[in-house]
Amino acid sequence: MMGSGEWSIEKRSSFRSDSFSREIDNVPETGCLSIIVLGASGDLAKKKTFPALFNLYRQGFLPAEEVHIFGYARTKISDDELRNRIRGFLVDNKAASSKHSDDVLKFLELIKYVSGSYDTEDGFQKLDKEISEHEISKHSHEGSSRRLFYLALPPSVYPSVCKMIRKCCMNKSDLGGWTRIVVEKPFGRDLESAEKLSAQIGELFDEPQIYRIDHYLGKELVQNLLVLRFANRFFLPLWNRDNIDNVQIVFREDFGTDGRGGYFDEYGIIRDIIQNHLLQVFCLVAMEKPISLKPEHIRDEKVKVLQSVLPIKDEEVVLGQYEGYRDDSTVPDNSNTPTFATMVLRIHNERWEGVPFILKAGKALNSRKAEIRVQFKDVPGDIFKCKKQGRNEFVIRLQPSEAMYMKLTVKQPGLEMSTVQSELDLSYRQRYQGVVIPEAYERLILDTIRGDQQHFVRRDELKAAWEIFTPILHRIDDGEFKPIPYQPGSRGPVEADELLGKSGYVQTHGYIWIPPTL
Ligand SMILES: NC(=O)C1=CN([C@@H]2O[C@H](COP(=O)(O)OP(=O)(O)OC[C@H]3O[C@@H](n4cnc5c(N)ncnc54)[C@H](OP(=O)(O)O)[C@@H]3O)[C@@H](O)[C@H]2O)C=CC1
Ligand SMILES: O=C1O[C@H](COP(=O)(O)O)[C@@H](O)[C@H](O)[C@H]1O
Repeated sequence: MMGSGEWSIEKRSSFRSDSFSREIDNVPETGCLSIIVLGASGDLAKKKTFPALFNLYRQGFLPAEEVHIFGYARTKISDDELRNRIRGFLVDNKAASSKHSDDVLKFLELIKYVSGSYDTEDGFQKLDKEISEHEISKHSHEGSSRRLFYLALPPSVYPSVCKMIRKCCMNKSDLGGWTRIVVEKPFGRDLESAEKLSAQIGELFDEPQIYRIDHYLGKELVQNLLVLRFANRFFLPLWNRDNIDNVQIVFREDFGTDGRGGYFDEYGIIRDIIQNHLLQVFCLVAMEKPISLKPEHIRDEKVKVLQSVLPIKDEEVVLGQYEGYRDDSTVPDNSNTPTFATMVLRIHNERWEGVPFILKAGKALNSRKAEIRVQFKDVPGDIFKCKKQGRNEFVIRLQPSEAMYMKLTVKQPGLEMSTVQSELDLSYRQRYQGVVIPEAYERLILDTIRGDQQHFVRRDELKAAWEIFTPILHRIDDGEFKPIPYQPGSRGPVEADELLGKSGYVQTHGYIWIPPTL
């Protein structure tokens, strides 16, 4: 670091190696591609799915000669009405340029809307007809076209929608083309319902056709976890119970349920964030090294670590509900749904026995961030008496301002021999200036087109995930476990910080990492 907060950035060539790029067996396909967004009138479609498709289009991944996009939902609107609904979400930092608005117009022209129900054939037959007409117009040979169905819908309609796709909209024969479906989380409400849903969908589609999306797996720093852990000698010998005292995986939002109270109240923070997003991050932090980067090898390791998680203990759970949550008219006055949870997962294996993994997620807190915090044990026989300043911590900031930094003890610069906490800092905005980090959905949708399931959740992985949380979820649903009220804009219930302390986390006093500015 240079004086007055300036950072010196070494300009080095990229170290990206082609051999890392894709270790999958799929050969890239070309030919007519239809992307069908079901639930096109909804929140996710407008905020995430269409903007991600637009970004892929803008970067040349969805060439207009090959691609057509269909929106499908019950709402009766025209093509133009759908286009107008999503137009405002297709802006980014390049919005000012006329090239960008030109791209927006051309992209919107690719979109067609079909209205129909989710459980009767006529709407899906109409959809199939539209897709087929598009395929014919692109001179696609029957069977060689690709059809990607993105279910931006509540899981309750997945079975009927999948049945209709299977019955009316499949790629006609297998001549190099495919039909794939993308399903959103939460996939089920508990072990039983998720297994039922998996069985229903499994009867209609083979596992390689099903992409269970968890958008945290598309975040840059989540994708970096395997590289970090297994491509760096630094970490290999330290990543275990001998050196690591505790691990925190934290998600905080500084806003409440914001108009999604009806949806949220049915699920709660554990089903909304912890059982999927945080647990996926947990897998990547805790799993053993896969034998290769093939999706099945990675997912095998994730399943193993999930199956090694011990039952969650009551005394290692703190639930909260922010004050004012029930003011939402769509939330029942007596709702027992947690908007905050801290819970400790313990892994029964050789690497992690005794190390608490503290998963914390909350809405309406004092900040918005997601991070992984790996705290190391104290140095034995400390001759500098610096324990009180803090322990070594390795922090991976997933968002905002992607970064990883290592908190460590150094000599305080100057004549005295005293110690101080400092950091080794890799802040992406400084180190990778000018590099645009893709949105998670953008990356994952591209994977579905390429047939790469590495960053998607496999059926047995999902089952293992629900096995961990179902007992506690049932007790919350039955009102046996009550959330503690907390002030919006706070850190959540104080009991959660107490649990953190009991689990072994030692706060560094008088030190806070300030992201460097350019
Ligand atoms: N919104 C978000 O930020 C995120 C959402 N998700 C997941 O994505 C999926 C879609 O979410 P989101 O877009 O917010 O959901 P919405 O509530 O906006 O629903 C999407 C569309 O589905 C149709 N729909 C809504 N409720 C029902 C119902 N009970 N029965 C049949 N159709 C219904 C509506 O279309 P119409 O009436 O026109 O048919 C609606 O426009 C969900 O599984 C959600 O958990 C995941 C991550 C983030
Ligand atoms: O899946 C969900 O994620 C968002 C948070 O996503 P992020 O990428 O902004 O961290 C959360 O707000 C929402 O409740 C949940 O359904």
